[in-house]
Amino acid sequence: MPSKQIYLGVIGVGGVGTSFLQQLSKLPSPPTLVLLARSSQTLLSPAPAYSPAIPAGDWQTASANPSLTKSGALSPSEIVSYLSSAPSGSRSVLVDNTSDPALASAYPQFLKAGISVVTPNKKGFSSDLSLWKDIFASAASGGALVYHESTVGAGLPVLSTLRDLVATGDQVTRIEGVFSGTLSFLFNTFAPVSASSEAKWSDVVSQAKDLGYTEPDPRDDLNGMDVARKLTILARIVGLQVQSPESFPIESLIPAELASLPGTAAGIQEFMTRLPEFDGQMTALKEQAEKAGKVVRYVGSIDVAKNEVKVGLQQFDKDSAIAGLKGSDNIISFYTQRYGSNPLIVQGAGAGGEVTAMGVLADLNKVLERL
Ligand SMILES: NC(=O)C1=CN([C@@H]2O[C@H](COP(=O)(O)OP(=O)(O)OC[C@H]3O[C@@H](n4cnc5c(N)ncnc54)[C@H](OP(=O)(O)O)[C@@H]3O)[C@@H](O)[C@H]2O)C=CC1
Ligand SMILES: N[C@@H](CC=O)C(=O)O
Ligand code: NA
Repeated sequence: MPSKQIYLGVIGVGGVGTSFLQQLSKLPSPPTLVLLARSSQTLLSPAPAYSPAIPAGDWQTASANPSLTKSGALSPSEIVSYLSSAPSGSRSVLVDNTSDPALASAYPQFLKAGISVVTPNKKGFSSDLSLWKDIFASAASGGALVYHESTVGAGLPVLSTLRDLVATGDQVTRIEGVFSGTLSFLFNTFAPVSASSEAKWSDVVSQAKDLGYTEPDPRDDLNGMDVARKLTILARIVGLQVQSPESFPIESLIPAELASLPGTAAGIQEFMTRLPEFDGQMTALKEQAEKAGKVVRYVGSIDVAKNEVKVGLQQFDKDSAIAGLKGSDNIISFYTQRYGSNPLIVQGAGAGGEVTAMGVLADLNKVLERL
């Protein structure tokens, strides 16, 4: 653990953020939590002393503490300014547990100011290639660290594995598998291999949302964009210059009639209310696969030599590893020169607050060790 004083700002107290705060509070020597924010409220340890620290267990206990400064939402620049004014000799870390693109596009500001960033938010790493480059260049120039393991496969060691393969000089030729916890759960429940299921597609979507597997807007899972973002991140780590997740075709499972609903809370609500009208479309896809003795699953792949990324539905034999996945499991196969025809495989839960927070906290521990 570090000898330097480390100050921590945490943004987001939803499914992942809540589990993260609980896990953080159980660390033997946690960093000092000085900023905790949700969409419209911020708690701060009064500067310049940065004391008292915010109790880490949960938002309710923290927000009831009368010694903390309370305000509305702060802009990213205000958060940078607060965290970078920490006493000299100390370091600061931002943990972003939101899916906010505006906060993600401010990571370069944080990193240039020497504030390390740890996050499960995919937006910074899977939007324009220029932001990806800016993030890593800013980390280098600010002497800060950036870790984002939970952006792919939640807490599963996917990015660390891929970075190790690349850093040790292996040639990654292909990456393929199931990259969405939500879509894995949906198809494993709606079209299981072992028994027939009467479950309605829309009911299983509601279940996935209630279990905390979906993105804050579940349409980001159903439209394939979440998988496309993950593949964009993996492709960039192997060195492909993917400009954005829109650079390749993405198969959407959103009924055309619901495609133009607004991206607001009311839009999400209307989408969930009207989805049952379209259950027949997904039942038809399932029955088509059944007639061929197969099951349908949502998969992705990267062919490195061909510079080709694919995201969409595919039919699988019932005895295949992908067809037999359970729950929200992801399975990610890395084909490389060293591993030959038997890929290195990472498999396990790919969504959910606890497993995602574990990936975030493990990243934070790495930052604490390395700062
Ligand atoms: N859920 C999962 O299984 C996984 C999630 N992730 C990623 O983790 C992140 C969080 O997901 P999850 O916890 O499920 O999402 P939730 O919707 O449950 O929580 C989001 C949190 O972020 C807060 N928030 C949103 N925008 C802002 C903002 N601009 N400023 C401050 N706070 C903000 C919300 O505030 P408020 O409480 O006020 O609404 C809420 O507390 C996402 O990026 C997601 O992609 C990654 C892997 C797996
Ligand atoms: N919504 C995502 C969460 C993890 O990234 C998924 O279902 O995989
Ligand atoms: Na991961």
